[in-house]
Amino acid sequence: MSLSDDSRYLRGGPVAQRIIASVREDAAIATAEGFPPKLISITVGDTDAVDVYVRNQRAKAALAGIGFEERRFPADITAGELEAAIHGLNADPRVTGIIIQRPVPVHIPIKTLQAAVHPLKDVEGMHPASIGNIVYNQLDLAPCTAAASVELLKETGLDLKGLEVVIVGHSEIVGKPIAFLLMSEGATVTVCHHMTRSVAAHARRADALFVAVGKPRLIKADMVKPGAAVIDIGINAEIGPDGESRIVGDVDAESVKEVASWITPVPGGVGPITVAILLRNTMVALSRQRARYQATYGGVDKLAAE
Ligand SMILES: NC(=O)C1=CN([C@@H]2O[C@H](COP(=O)(O)OP(=O)(O)OC[C@H]3O[C@@H](n4cnc5c(N)ncnc54)[C@H](OP(=O)(O)O)[C@@H]3O)[C@@H](O)[C@H]2O)C=CC1
Ligand SMILES: Nc1nc(=O)c2c([nH]1)NC[C@@H]1CN(c3ccc(C(=O)N[C@@H](CCC(=O)O)C(=O)O)cc3)C=[N+]21
Repeated sequence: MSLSDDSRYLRGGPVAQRIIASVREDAAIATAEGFPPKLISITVGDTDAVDVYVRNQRAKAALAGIGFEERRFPADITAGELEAAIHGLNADPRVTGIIIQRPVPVHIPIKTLQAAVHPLKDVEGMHPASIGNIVYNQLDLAPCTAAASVELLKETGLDLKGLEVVIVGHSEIVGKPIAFLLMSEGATVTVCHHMTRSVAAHARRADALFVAVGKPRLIKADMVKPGAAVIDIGINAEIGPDGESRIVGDVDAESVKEVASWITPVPGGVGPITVAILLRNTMVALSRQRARYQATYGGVDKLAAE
């Protein structure tokens, strides 16, 4: 079966387009009302997966009518200098959203940076004060990749209640938030990581398998239950047989697609939806800022008019 007509591929493009079309309408209205959205991306050092992400953020933000700027910092910058830069962006009323690209160099504690972003401008929900929302089933601004992965699983039409889900990878930005989002939907969730005794034994039980590790072809056909849905989140750059650089996921798609009922392609699966949800989150953050502005200054306008 050819890749293009195989219905087992869960494609992210159409879902992303739907989300971006709606964001575009919201952004146009907000801009006309005097609140133009503007997202700032902070990159420290150089990582392939970040480059791909930022390139697509820039392109899709332009499409959606959201202002976008990348601030790149060298890998040897200090945590203090970065915090100062973030405080500057917090104080700038033209900036409505801030995303800190991960990973950052090891000498910089990521949690300190995440905590430096004003919670109202935190478009990934990663501030320590925001991340807890998903524990309380408040899901309107969740980490983008986690939300994107769950969105793609829903495209299968599977009933998430009681579904046996296994997640491989437990990072703060992907694996852990996916677990919370799926628990909110009633799924039964197992989370594997590098200390798990047998990832294969767990993975083989899964009706839905999420993989976010960063290792090409980690998941092979014999680790997948026949009929399962496989959501491949990995973004790895490697040199293909033609000598050109290409992007591959964490799943050996060639073999796994013979066993699974659904599989997400890489590229073209979770990635495009992640970008779309980042833009949607940017609008959610903006509307929270507007609500705060109204609550603080709305009465002043009213008084002045009286
Ligand atoms: N498509 C998208 O939108 C996105 C894609 N990504 C991609 O997803 C991948 C993961 O990203 P991220 O979560 O940030 O990465 P991290 O490196 O932060 O986390 C990787 C996770 O994999 C676990 N792990 C490592 N080796 C194994 C193994 N052999 N078996 C089981 N678990 C293992 C680690 O466990 P431990 O901590 O215990 O070592 C860790 O929890 C990357 O390829 C990244 O580029 C990331 C974000 C968005
Ligand atoms: N704070 C933070 N949040 C993240 O969510 C985050 C991060 N840091 N660091 C890097 C990883 C990686 N990541 C990607 C998202 C979309 C694509 C994407 O658009 N992928 C297209 C690629 C298409 C192309 O090749 O241009 C696709 O898969 O089809 C790629 C990678 C988010 N990450």
